[in-house]
Amino acid sequence: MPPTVAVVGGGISGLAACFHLLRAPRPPKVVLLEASGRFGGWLQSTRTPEGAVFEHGPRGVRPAGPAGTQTLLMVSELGLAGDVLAVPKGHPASQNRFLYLGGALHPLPSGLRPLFRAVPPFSRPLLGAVLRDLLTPAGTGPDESAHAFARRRFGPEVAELAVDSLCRGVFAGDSRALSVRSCFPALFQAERQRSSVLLGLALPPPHGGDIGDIGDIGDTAGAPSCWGWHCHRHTVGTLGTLLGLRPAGAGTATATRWGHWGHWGHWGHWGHCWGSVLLGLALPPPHGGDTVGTMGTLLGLRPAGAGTATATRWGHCGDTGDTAGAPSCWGWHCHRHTVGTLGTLGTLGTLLGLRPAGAGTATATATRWGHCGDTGDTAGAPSCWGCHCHCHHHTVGTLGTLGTLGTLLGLRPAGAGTATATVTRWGHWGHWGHWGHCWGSVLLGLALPLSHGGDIGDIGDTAGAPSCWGWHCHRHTVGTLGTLGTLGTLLGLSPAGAGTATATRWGHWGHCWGSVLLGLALPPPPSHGGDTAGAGPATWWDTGDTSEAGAGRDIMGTLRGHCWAGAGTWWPQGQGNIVGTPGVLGTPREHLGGWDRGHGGDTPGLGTSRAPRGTLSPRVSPQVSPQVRTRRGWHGGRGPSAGASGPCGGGWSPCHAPWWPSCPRAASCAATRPWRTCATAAAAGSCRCPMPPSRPITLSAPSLPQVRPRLGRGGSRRVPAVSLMSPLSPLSPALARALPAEAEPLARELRAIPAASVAVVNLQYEGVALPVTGFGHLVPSSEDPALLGIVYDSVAFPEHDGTPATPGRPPLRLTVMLGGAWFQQSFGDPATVAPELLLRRARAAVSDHLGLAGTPTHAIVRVQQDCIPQYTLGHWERLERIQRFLKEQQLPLSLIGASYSGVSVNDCIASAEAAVGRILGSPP
Ligand SMILES: C=Cc1c2[nH]c(c1C)Cc1[nH]c(c(CCC(=O)O)c1C)Cc1[nH]c(c(C)c1CCC(=O)O)Cc1[nH]c(c(C)c1C=C)C2
Repeated sequence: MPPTVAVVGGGISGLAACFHLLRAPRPPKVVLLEASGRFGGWLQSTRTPEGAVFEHGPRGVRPAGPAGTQTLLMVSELGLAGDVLAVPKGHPASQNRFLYLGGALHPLPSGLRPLFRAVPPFSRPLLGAVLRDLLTPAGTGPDESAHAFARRRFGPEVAELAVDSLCRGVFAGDSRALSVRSCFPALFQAERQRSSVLLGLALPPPHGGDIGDIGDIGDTAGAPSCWGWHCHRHTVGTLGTLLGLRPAGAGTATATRWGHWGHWGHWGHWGHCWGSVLLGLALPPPHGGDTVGTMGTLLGLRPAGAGTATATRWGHCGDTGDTAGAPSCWGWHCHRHTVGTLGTLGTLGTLLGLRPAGAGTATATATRWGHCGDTGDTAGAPSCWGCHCHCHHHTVGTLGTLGTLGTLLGLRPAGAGTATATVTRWGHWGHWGHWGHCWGSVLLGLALPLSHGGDIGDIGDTAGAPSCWGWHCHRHTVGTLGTLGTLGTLLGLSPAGAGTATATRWGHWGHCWGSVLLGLALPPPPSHGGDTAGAGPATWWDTGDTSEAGAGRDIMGTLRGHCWAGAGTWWPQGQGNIVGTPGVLGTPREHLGGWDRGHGGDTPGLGTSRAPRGTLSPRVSPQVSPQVRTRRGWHGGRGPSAGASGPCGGGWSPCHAPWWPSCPRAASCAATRPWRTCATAAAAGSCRCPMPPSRPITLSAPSLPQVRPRLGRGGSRRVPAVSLMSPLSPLSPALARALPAEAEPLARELRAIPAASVAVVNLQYEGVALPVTGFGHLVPSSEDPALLGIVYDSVAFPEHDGTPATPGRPPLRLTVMLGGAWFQQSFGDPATVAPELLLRRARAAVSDHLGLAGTPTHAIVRVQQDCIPQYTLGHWERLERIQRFLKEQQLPLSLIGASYSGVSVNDCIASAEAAVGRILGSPP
C-alpha cells in the first residue's frame, strides 16, 4: 500500500508537488486539496476571442540557475518543451529595462560606459560604487535591510534607485523593510565570503564550506553529491558556471549555458560524477570500478537506476536516481537493476525503441528514439523490459483494442496517478500507446499481443486507484483551462484526476474521455457527480462558508474529518467531507494521521460534499497496511511507528486513536486522554497506544482557501470594461488558520510572514507604438510609491497579442503593476478598492510615462491580494524557528511555496521538488 500525501493548495507549488510525487519511482497516493474553483494560484490569464492573452500574475519564467532548469525539466517531462515561447538572450525584452524617474525613462545601466561616465538617472560614474564595494569591509550583523546593505556597499544612489526599484520589481516591496539575507542571499553570501559583493559574485567560493547560493536543492537529504570529490551541496560560482562546471549532486538539475536540457548525467556518467562534461570525458571515474565512459554514452548505455529519466539528444537517459544514496554507477556497480538486457541490446534496442517500462515508472520522456527511462524499480518491482512484462495495475481496456487508431487519435489511459505525459513523434500526448508502453516499444506493442492477462501497466496506477478511462473520471478538474494561465498551460499543469499531474492541454473532457477529439465532441461522462469542466464546483470541500474563518477551518476540518473517518465507521454520514471523489482518497486511515484528533467533535466546518455519498470505492481499505513504509523522522524516535506498540508521546500523533484495531488501551485512551495531553501522559509512561502511521502533508500556502466575497460564479463580477477578480487569500496566514490549536507556535510564525498585494491592470491599445522597447520599466518609490512599474508584454510575447480587431492597427499589450507594500496607503483596503480607481491610475501612468493617451481597447483589473510574501528583516530566523518546530514535533508536514525561500515561479517549483525529495527520501 503506497503512502498517502496530501498536498494542500493547488497553486504552482502544489501542482508541482503533485507532479513530482507522482513521477516518483513508487508514487504515493496523492490528495490535492484546493479550496477555490480553479488551480494555479496567482498564475492566471485571460484569453480573448481574438487570441490575445492577458496575464494577471507572473508571465514568464527565467531559465537561469538550477531552479530555472528544474522548471524547464518539468516542462520537458510534460512534453511541452516545444511549446515554450523562448525569449532569446539578445532580445530587447531580455536586454532592456528602464527606470522612470523625473518624468523620463532611463535605460538601466549596462556595459562599461556607465562605469566611467555619469549616465542618468545616476549623477556619478558607477566606478565609485564599484570601488566602494571593493574597499568596504564585510558587514558583521546577521541581517540587514536591502536598502541599508546597498547603501553601505555601493552608496546612496544605488540604494535609492537601483535596489529600491529592484525590490519593487520582484517583491513589490520596500527595500527598507526587506531583508537582504533572505531576498538576495547570493549578494549577502558574496559579501561574507569575499568582503565584496562584486568579487564574491565573480569568483568561485573559497571552498570548504557549503556555499549553496544557487543551492543544490536536491541534496537536502544528505545524499552525497560528487562535485570533484567531496563537494556537498553547493556550487561552483560564476566561474564554474561559465566552464560548465557544476555540482552533480543527487537531485540537481542544472542548466547549462549551452541551452539544452538535461540532467548532467546525460553527458556521460563521468560528466555527472565529475560535475563537468569535459572533465568527465577526460578523466577516469572517481569511484572504483566504473567504466564505460564515452563509449557507453555513445552507445546509449546507461544505468537504469531508480530515478529520473531525462531525454537527451542522444536518446539515453540520465540517471539521477539512486534514491537510497547508493552511488550511481555506470558500469559495474549499478544497483537495483540495471541496464540488463539493455546493455546487450545496445543501440539496436535503442533504435527499436525498446525500453524498460517498469511498474511504477513515473517518467517517460520523449526521445527521438522513443525509449524512455525506467524509474520504477526501486523496490524490486519487476520491470518489463522486453518480454518480461509484469506491469501491474493497469488499465486501458479499450485502448489496447484501439491500437494504432487509438494512438493516432491521441487516446490514452488517463489513469489516476498517472504522472507522465509523454510526447511522441506524432505530436500528441500519451504513452506510446498502451501496448507500446508494456512492450517497451511502440512497434512491438502494436505488433504483438498482450502477454499477460489484462494488466497493462498504466504507469500510474500502483495503488489500484481507478483510472478514468471512459466514464469514471474522478477528481478533476481543469476548470477552464485558461484559468491556469499561459504559464500553467505551457507547463501542462492540469489538475486532472486524483493527484494526476498530467498535462491535458486539450481540456478536461479530453482527459476524461481519454481523447481530445472525443472529449471535445462528447458531453462529460455522466458519472461525474456534478463535476463539470469549466467553472464548475471543483471545490468539493467548499462548504459555502465564505467567511475567512470558515474557509480556513474548512480544509483542516475536512482533513481531520477525513482522517477521523477511519474511526470505526467509514465516512459517516453527517461527517462527510472529502467525499465526492470516491475512491481516490484511498485509504482514509493513512491520511494525515498526525492531525487526527480522534474525535468527531474536532471536525468543525465540515459541510456537505457535492458528490453523492456512499460512492466510495470498494478498494478503500479499512486497515492501514502494516507494510506501509514509515519514514524515519515522521514517526520514528519519539514518534509512533506503524503497527508497533510504543510510547504515544510522538508529538503529533493521536495516542488514543481508537480505530487502530490492535490498540489495547484505545478505549481508555480515547476516553481519558485529551489529545493535547497525550505527550505528557506518554512521558509519564501512562499511555501506550500504537500509532497510526503518520503521513506527510505538504502544505502550499498560496492557494489555501480563498476568502471569497460572493461575486457570482467563479468569484468574479463584471464591471463595465473592467472586471475584478476576487482577492487571493493571504499566504501563510491562511495556512496558519488551517493548523490545529496545538500548532500555535508554528501558526504564529506563519501569520507573521507578511505579504504584499498588487493590483495588476492589463491594458490593450491599438495602433500605437511604444517610445522604447524592452521588458518594461520600474518606478522608484521616490518617484511614485503607488506605481511599481509597467511591463511591455507585447515586446516579450508578441505571439499573445492576438489578431487586431481593426486590420492594420496592431495591438499593444501592457501591464501596469500598482500598490505592493504601498497598497494600503495609496488605495486603501485591497479587498474593497474600486477597480475603476486602479484603472484610472494605470491609464494615467501609461499616458504620462509612455505617451499613450488613447483609450484602451481592453482593460482588466485584478487585485492580487497578499500575493507576494515579504521577507522582512529576520525572516531567516523565522524559517529556522519553523524548521526547528517541525523537527522537534516531528510533524509530517512540509512547507512549500513562495512564503519561505524564494518568490519566483522557479523557486516555488524547486521548493516543491525538494519537499517531495525529503518526503520520499530521494530526489523525485
Ligand atoms: C513592477 C512590479 C513587478 C514586476 N514583476 C513583479 C512585480 C512585483 C513580480 C516579479 N518579478 C520578478 C519576480 C521573481 C522572478 C520570476 O518569477 O521571474 C517576481 C515575483 C522578476 C524580476 N523582475 C524584474 C527583475 C529585475 C526581476 C529579477 C531578476 C530577473 O530575473 O531578471 C524587473 C521588473 N519587474 C517588473 C518590471 C516592470 C521590471 C523591470 C522593468 C514587473
